[in-house]
Amino acid sequence: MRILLAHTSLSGNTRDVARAIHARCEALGHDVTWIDADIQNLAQACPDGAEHDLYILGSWSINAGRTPPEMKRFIADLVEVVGKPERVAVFGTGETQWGEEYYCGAARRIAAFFGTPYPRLEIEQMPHGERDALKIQRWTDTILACTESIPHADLPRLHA
Ligand SMILES: Cc1cc2nc3c(=O)[nH]c(=O)nc-3n(C[C@H](O)[C@H](O)[C@H](O)COP(=O)(O)O)c2cc1C
Repeated sequence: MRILLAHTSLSGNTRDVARAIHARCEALGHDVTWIDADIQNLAQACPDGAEHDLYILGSWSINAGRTPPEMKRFIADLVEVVGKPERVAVFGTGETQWGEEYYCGAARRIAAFFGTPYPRLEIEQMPHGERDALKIQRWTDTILACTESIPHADLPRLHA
């Protein structure tokens, strides 16, 4: 599959999770467009068109569980170009010390915005050890399996 993997990260936690997801997708033979939304916009990253089979979006959370402006801007660009895709999987990092109700609030908000049926992945701060590595790997495998099980009738016909 062609997968778009976009993230925002202030201090590197979300980028670490994104890297692990990226590595797993590539190890399973998928073609991943990697986007650091803090420094790249959609047009720069996808000059030949933004349609992908699966969109994976990852964000840290700011200010009472809100979405950082860089990810908001990226999502606005994405929706303008491809609409609200059905196949959006969301992950995030956060800290429970900001309040349980705000924990990973950006990931929750983004998932709600897209109305995604995929499970969310939430990691406290940075991925720690074998337990989080396994959690990220299992989540990645789950969203890939979900995507492959959705009928592909409306997938873009850009590739075989
Ligand atoms: C100003 C500020 C506000 C934050 N607010 C929240 C919050 O509301 N909810 C949350 O889960 N984490 C919050 N955090 C914690 C970060 O989301 C968390 O440390 C995250 O892992 C940072 O990811 P990054 O290293 O990719 O930037 C906040 C951090 C900062 C600096």
